[in-house]
Amino acid sequence: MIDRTIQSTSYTLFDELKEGIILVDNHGVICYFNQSAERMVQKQYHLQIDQHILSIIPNSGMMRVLHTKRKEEQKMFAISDTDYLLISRYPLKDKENQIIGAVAVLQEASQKREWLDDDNIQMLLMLILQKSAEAYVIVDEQGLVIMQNPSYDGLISVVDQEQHESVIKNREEVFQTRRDAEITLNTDTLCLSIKSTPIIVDGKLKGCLQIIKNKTETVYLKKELQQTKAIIRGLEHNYQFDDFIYQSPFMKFAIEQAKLAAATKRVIFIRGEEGTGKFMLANAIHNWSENKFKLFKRIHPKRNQAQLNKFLSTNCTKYKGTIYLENVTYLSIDEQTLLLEKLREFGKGEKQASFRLIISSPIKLEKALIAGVFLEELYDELMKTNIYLPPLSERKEDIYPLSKYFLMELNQESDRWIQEIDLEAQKALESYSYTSNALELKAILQLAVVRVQEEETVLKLEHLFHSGEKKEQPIELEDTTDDVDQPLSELVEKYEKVIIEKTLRKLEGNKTLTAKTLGLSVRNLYYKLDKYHLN
Ligand SMILES: Nc1ncnc2c1ncn2[C@@H]1O[C@H](COP(=O)(O)OP(=O)(O)OP(=O)(O)O)[C@@H](O)[C@H]1O
Repeated sequence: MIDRTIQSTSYTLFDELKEGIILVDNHGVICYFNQSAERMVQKQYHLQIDQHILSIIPNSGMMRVLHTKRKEEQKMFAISDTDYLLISRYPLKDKENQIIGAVAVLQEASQKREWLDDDNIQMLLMLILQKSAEAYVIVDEQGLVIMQNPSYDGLISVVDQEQHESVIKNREEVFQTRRDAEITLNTDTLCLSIKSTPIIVDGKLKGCLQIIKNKTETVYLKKELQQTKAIIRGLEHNYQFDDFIYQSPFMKFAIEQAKLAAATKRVIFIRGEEGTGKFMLANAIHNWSENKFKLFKRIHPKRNQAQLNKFLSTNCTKYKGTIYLENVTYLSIDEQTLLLEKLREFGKGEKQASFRLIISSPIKLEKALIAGVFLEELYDELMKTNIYLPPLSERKEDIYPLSKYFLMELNQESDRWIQEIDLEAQKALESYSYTSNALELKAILQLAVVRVQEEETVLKLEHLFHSGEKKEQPIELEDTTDDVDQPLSELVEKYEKVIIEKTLRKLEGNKTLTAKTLGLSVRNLYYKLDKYHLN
């Protein structure tokens, strides 16, 4: 039994406490509760002396404490969906260490800790400001700095004079307007978001709080996300017009033309050197059109001969979606004749068709015409709706943004952080003469990235074009004197295989540069790689 004398003295004291107190005997019967306890639980429970605690609070932990004889401190106890208490429960023992009851001490969860007085709150706030990763500065109404934290010192030291003035102006704007003012600053490596807020006390402007947030990572992650989405779209053949990176008016014109053409049902012919984005454009046209949920099929005359034959011999009405027929000059004259018939047949019923044909060529059709390997009527038919994708040499302003885009892509692939291309490297990339355009640019950057040290964030001239030095080294062939009894064609093929293999190895597997070094088109190289099983 709980000693009555202690009981009466303690109970009087308990009534003065802000904390709630509930006392149960060793059977769990309530023998005391103070007013604070009654008030704290009244929303949900009605405490009563001489009632068993579980009959009042079914999920009470008091019986557990009586049983385990162990104290439980600061346990959360929900008294409604939104309110909860912090409860500490203590077993009460007599001199022989026998359990005589248990006491629960209830605190409102939001109850202020006693040490949290005004002075300490100020100290706490200062501590938070000092330790915060966000940069803060507080200035008075004259613009004089009252306090700034170490993060602010750190961030402000990376901005140049002009940007520093913008930071000050941002505060001045607050003094003039008494409203929040926000700007974004981009340094070489950082993206900073700066926000100033007026401090108004009793209606008077007393100063300004300026917060600088380092958004570099967020901006980078956003870009990375966009990039990843674009890569996925690329993998899924799901390009959109927005995926094209360009600044040049030529490309702008080409994209506008493509959008217009996509809205019609005409056969579209895309002209442009290797790697200018013909496939990407064809795919974007498909995804822009009403056929976007239907199939997009790519046919290469050499690699997909069977599909080509099937397409040329089947009525267009049997197809749904888009067929992208590339390298049209690879078609024999007979195949061209069939294609021409198809185009004419298609022209008659095009309005009803849920099928679109897009044709492309990296080779100028005029050259094939002059060489007599291309039908003039087919040429005329194709040129009716044609879109020209200019090579990088005709749109040098696209090279830098494209390079940055490819760098981001390569960063992702190789877990790097190369954020910039220095001026010398930019100029070199712009003046380089590309044979496979974006494809080659990407390949050059791919090689360059490998040469950039892990901690470096800027791609420099020294990282580019090392292949030139290597190209001068003669490629050693194996001794083939034993092969003299083989036909010449086989020997030539053997040599060709060795040369391709060695060049490819020297250029670290870069197919575009290998093709350039050997004077082959990338397509042709791929064809030979297939042929010699070098993939
Ligand atoms: N303007 C651009 N913006 C972004 N990526 C581009 C752009 N142009 C080309 N690329 C990229 O360059 C690569 C080559 O493009 P694509 O395959 O469409 O060229 P192509 O003209 O069809 O080449 P080929 O004649 O060899 O078939 C692809 O990875 C493509 O995503």
